[in-house]
Amino acid sequence: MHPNDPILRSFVEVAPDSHFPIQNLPFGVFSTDADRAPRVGVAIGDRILDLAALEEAGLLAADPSGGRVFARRSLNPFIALGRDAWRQVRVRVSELLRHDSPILRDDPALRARALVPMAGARAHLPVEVGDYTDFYSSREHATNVGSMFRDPKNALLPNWLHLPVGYNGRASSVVVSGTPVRRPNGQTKEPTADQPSFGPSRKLDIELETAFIVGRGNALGEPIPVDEAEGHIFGMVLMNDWSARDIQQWEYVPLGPFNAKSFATSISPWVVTLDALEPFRVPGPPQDPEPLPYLRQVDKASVDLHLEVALRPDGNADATTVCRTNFRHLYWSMAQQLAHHTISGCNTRVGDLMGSGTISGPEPDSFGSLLELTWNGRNPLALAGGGERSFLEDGDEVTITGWCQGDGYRIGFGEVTGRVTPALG
Ligand SMILES: O=C(O)/C=C/C(=O)CC(=O)CC(=O)O
Ligand SMILES: [Ca+2]
Ligand SMILES: [Mg+2]
Repeated sequence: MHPNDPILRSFVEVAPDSHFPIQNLPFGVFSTDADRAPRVGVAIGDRILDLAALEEAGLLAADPSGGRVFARRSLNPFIALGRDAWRQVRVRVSELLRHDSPILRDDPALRARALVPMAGARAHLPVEVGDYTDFYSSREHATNVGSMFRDPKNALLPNWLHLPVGYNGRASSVVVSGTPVRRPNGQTKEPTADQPSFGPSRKLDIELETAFIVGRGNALGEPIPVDEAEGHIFGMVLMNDWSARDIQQWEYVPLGPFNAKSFATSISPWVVTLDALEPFRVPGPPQDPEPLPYLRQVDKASVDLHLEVALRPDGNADATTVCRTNFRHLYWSMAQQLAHHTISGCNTRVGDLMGSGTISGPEPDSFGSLLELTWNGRNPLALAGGGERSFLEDGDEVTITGWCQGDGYRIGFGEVTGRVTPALG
């Protein structure tokens, strides 16, 4: 049976609104108090299936040459085995978790070892990120920021409809969900001030993004054709590209963001494979003007993926959902981003992280940053339990979640969360 078949069910109980039914099987890296060594697992309901334990028990062999790829601190060695191995492992894990498969179900000792409660586990960064690139592929986001930072009459710059604009970010500050985010200090200049000043950012913001993880790199000098690009993608995560708008606005000319976006980029711990997302593929928005031939994509370019952002101030019991949007609004696709990234001959490697760019939709409550939601602080958001926000305050916790809705089940990403801590004094 195909691992995406909606009729599959597991002997592990999975709530209907769980992000991790047997049809998903996302990969991540975790550890526990009982075993502090980070290792590879798959999320199933509210459990983690420990792939290192299965490998050790001789029930799972991903590497044909016998190497251990799951008792490792990142997914990179497993991903490097290639797409056939990813698919074989997904099929095997699906078989082992099925309600009618006795191997694991009827072995209490193995179950106790290999099925770990997610609530008691620690999530680690799932991949070793060699390079991190961030795109700028939402037309609504680019139009909103262009209007605020530059000229509302020419909000989209002349290149925008012809290529997926991007910049090379910092891989060193990519962190896993749950890592606290320290408010950055930096240089800013108010438009009315004569001189720049130094201090904590006063316009700390989020960026709702997804990112894809490169599963097969390309050699230097050998671009990836757009119609082969998805074969180079292992899977997707949620991403919060924390941004200091006041630092950004002063520093970004002409080379783009530098300190404003290099202090933290948070990603969700579970990597959802493109295979699991297959039933939710949809066409992207129409592209006019038609892109140059190297960017023309014929397949369904997008994913029907609901995305939400919630903000919870320190001490508040309730979070406020400040944004509801969908990945399918994104103008440039992942395949187009990767084809464009490599068209110069630039090489990519296993574990490289490629951010979508902030995902904004057409409605005012579907904008993917506070900059847009509050229109640069002019229209603060009302929060549940009182108070309002223009930009983030110390102690605020921001959580992004996302899922594809199937008939009676969800292929979800879990969440990426982070709490703001005060700047260094
Ligand atoms: O329009 C600008 O000057 C910059 C906008 C951004 O903040 C871009 C960015 O980080 C890419 C994105 O997330 O869309
Ligand atoms: Ca960004
Ligand atoms: Mg960042």
